[in-house]
Amino acid sequence: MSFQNWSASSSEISDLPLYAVELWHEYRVPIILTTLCFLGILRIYIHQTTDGKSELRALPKLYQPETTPQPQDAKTVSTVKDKQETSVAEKNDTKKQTAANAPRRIKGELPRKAQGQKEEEAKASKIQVLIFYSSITGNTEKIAKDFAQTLSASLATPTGSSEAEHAFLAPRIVDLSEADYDEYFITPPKVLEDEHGERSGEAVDLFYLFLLPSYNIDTINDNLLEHMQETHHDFRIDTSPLSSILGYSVFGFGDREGWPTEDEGFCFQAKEFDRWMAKLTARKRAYPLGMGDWKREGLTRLSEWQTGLTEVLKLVEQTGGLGEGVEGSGDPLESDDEADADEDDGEVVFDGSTEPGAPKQKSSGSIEDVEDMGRIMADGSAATAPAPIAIDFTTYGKTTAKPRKTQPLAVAKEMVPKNSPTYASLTKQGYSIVGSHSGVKICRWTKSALRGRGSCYKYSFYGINSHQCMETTPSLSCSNKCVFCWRHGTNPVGTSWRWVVDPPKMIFDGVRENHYKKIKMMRGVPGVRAERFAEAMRIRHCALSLVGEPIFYPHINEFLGMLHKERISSFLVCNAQHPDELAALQHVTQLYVSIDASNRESLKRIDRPLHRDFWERFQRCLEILRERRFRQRTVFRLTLVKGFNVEDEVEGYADLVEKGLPCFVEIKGVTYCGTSTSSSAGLTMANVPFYQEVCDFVVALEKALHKRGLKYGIAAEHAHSCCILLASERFNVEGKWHTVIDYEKFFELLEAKGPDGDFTPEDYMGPATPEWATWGQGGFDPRDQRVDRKGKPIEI
Ligand SMILES: Cc1cc2nc3c(=O)[nH]c(=O)nc-3n(C[C@H](O)[C@H](O)[C@H](O)COP(=O)(O)O)c2cc1C
Ligand code: SF4
Repeated sequence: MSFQNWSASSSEISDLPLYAVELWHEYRVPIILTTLCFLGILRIYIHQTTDGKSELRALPKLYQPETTPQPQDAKTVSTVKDKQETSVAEKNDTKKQTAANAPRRIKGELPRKAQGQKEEEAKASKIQVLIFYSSITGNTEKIAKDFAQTLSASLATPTGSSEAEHAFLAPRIVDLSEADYDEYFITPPKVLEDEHGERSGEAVDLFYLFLLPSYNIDTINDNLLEHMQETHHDFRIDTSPLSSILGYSVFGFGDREGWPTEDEGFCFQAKEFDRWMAKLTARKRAYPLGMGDWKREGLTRLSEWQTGLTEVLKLVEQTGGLGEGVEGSGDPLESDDEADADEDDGEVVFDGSTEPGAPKQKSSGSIEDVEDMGRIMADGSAATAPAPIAIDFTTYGKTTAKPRKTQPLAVAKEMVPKNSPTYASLTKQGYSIVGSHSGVKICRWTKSALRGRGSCYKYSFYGINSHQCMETTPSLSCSNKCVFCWRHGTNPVGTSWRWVVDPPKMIFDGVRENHYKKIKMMRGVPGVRAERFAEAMRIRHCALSLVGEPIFYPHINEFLGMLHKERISSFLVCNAQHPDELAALQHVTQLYVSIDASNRESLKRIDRPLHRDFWERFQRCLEILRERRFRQRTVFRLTLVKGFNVEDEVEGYADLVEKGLPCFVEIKGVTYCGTSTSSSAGLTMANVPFYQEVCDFVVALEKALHKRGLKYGIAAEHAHSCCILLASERFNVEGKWHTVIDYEKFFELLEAKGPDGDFTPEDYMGPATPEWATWGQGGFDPRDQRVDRKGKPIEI
């Protein structure tokens, strides 16, 4: 190009902007419209296949969200990535990754899957139960083979859920001496294999069972335990590589001849296995650890374990998960978690955190036994325990005008409506509210007995298995506001029934269902004994003494009839304020009245009754009890509160015993609840008597009774709960106390003679009180192990 040419074209170029402007003015409308159309088409193309959340089909790099893991998650993510095998695995791993990034939240429940997801997965996978065993002398190998067959048969029974039917593959047994540990305990197979190890590619969920003898010599068990430990601690591997399995359970075999107790090594390796599996599976204990002596009851225990386990497996089949569990479920080690805010048989236990919503204070757990109190007082923890705030109850009006019995109420209200603060508070404290006025709760002794840590005094005195006992009330309302009742801040009160009345059948079915539900929630808790768990699924006793006044409920007799029909014994505690209802009460297995003071002033100060004629009502109840003493097993229950109803009252109590002539007198030291209401009533730890003080009182009372010519003696004691039993000599046969009840005889008599039938307490008197429960022996169940508040064994 020449310079000339260049200049010419240069002048043309200098005119270009002008030309372009002219062009723009002339064609701007079609240009803008065309550009907008183009951009619109481009946008539709980009988004046509995305829902806004998933990856864009076009320009992925530009719009893809950041997925690079944070440095602290690198290990988790790489571990997870290594293990990706199938699309199912990828889905799980993404979940894990999200969980790892999120703050850790510890909940009192077993992890559960969302409902839709459960059903989805239950349909998607087959369930393969693997039965691992080890065997040196051959017993367990044989047992495992038989066990696999019977389990297979019981799992084949349809559950009724058509979608999940036949989800179980035939259980497979795995000899631990031949198993590849890495395969089963680091990267469990996620696809189906045949006997030759060939993989079909079909997705499978695993459930691990272990039949494990213990050996105190070096065996394959030790190798596997070591492998489990190493796996858990290996920083390259997820600490819980078995968390993808559905659940696990262990059954141990041992020999009591050589290793009589667990402390001496009975089934010690099964216990260790159970612990390591809890860690490797991230708390997936599906059923309590079972144990059995192969020479004695081993096979019976195994069969019970299998029955309970089958139920859990069917639950897993239907829901894809292990269901709800109480706090501590699945934990590797036992803790003292039953020492939470729990009452003992409707009575008071130290509790510093009953305030709704208050975080649980470690230092203010309940006192499991009275001996603890001295230490707590000494270390001053009582003084620092936060006092709960009484709840404002809205279930009854503020008016003090009492509706007359005959006066019809316009509209009866519910005693505890679902939307009331009362309901919220009671359910938070662990009560299940049934209907609108009944409650049920697992008492701490039931939990304790399930874990072999001791039963309540009623086992020692009357032969009641705490783990088979249901504590309930058909009336959460009461007509007293006792200073030591730890619930009176949270319970409706009233002098007469003015609420909606629920039918007895509805209450009975509801409390039973909720009781079993709560027991089932204990099955993953470490230390729960498989045989007691199995027994607990049959309620044999009912303590009508939770809170409130059971005889307040207008259909109490029908309710009792339902209990008895199911051969559930009834221990009913009433507050001696409802003589008419007491007079109309039919047979119960044992009938209590609370005797909280020996005179009018003291009773008023302690029980703070709502009835103005409380003393007359009290006296009338004693008369009724006296009349009934040859038809009902009558009991006076004294709760000693130092500074309130102990000092100088021995003679007064002896007078009351003379008046009512009960079959038994139970004397119990109060335990302190630490509520603001009890504090305002002047109650402190100083009002809690030591066991020795209770003993001194009982000795003095016995003497005072003898002075009056009354034939009573100290029959039994349960030092653990600060309780002593005085019994009428009617229950002393040839120098031996017979305080235990023959429950079967009671039901036979009831069936033969009816609820108003003429039979006496002696007619269902049981065998002699066990030696260990008699006065001077302490009364702790020798089958169990006493523990301190931290769950450490205590030598007795
Ligand atoms: C060498 C040996 C050591 C044992 N050590 C214990 C033990 O420490 N604790 C226990 O409860 N049982 C112990 N036992 C009993 C076994 O656990 C029990 O006999 C079991 O049924 C054996 O099962 P197997 O025949 O499948 O090997 C031991 C047995 C043997 C032979
Ligand atoms: S009688 Fe039953 S409810 Fe009462 S403390 Fe004992 S086990 Fe618990």
